[in-house]
Amino acid sequence: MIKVEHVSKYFGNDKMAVEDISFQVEAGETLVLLGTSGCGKTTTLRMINLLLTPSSGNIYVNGRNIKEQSPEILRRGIGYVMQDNGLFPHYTVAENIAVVPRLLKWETQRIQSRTTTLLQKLHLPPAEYQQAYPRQLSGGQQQRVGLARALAADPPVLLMDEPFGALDPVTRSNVRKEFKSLDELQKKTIIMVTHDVQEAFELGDRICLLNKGRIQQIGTPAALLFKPANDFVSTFFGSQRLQLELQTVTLQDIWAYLPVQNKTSKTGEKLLSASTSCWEALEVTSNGQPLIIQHHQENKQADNQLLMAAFSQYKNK
Ligand SMILES: Nc1ncnc2c1ncn2[C@@H]1O[C@H](COP(=O)(O)OP(=O)(O)OP(=O)(O)O)[C@@H](O)[C@H]1O
Repeated sequence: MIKVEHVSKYFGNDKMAVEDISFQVEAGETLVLLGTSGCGKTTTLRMINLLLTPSSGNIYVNGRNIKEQSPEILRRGIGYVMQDNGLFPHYTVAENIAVVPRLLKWETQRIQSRTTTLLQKLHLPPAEYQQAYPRQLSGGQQQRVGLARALAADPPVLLMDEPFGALDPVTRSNVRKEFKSLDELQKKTIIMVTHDVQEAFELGDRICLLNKGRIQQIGTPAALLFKPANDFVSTFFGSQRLQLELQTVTLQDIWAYLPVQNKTSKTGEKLLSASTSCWEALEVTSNGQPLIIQHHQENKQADNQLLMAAFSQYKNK
């Protein structure tokens, strides 16, 4: 769906922002560009919708080299969500959402109906919000409108630049969960920029970790944790590593190391599916509550200690 081939970007003659990066994002996949400030994430993202022109290399969207398309036409198929939401302050919420559909000359009724649908899905009751101006909304609400605007014409591709960056940690975590469960996003091909490791692990099917304009590793969250490509990757997660590992490894992964339980759950025991992460399971057992896990008609039992012991065995296998 998106193919980036040996792309470099220099500002002026010698300011290297991105050097020889290549990656591919499949249809329906979410790739997160992760890295510390200045590593080239935003530059990479902005080259894909031609807000910046690569100094060398090629980018293909849906099989077509973007060089061969006009930026305006290209961008109609690519939604773009900015960190500061980029809403027009003198447009109402409804007018902001209608920007691309108007460019596409949709009929008024179709625009209205699409706006209403999106506002409902994003938990902004249309009667209350469609005539409001951005300044009358909270940061989280503005960010939702920014997303609604990017989704309005149902583009197959979505580029998101630190979409939750301006929000406080609690709002950030809530809006992130909402984004994750939004049906409109399920089939989109998404490239998202963040410097927040938690966010990258929560939302990315794969993560592309950058440093100083170069790709260090691209892979699933589990691959970056358990099969780091180099020292930079293995030290990048620092003190967050254990939590990330527990969030990434599921009860199914540690199944072989848990004791069998030949009974169904009884009162006081929580029943979890094997796709639950070890982290979520520990949240249950940390208050002393044992749990039963179900997988392929087999039950296993676990408490805090059993979970951690099985996790250690899995890691050392
Ligand atoms: N217009 C520009 N002119 C000159 N240098 C630039 C320009 N835009 C970005 N750079 C430089 O290119 C490098 C990569 O910047 P970029 O914004 O892509 O990084 P980033 O990883 O997105 O950082 P942040 O997380 O802080 O947004 C940085 O060193 C930056 O200073």
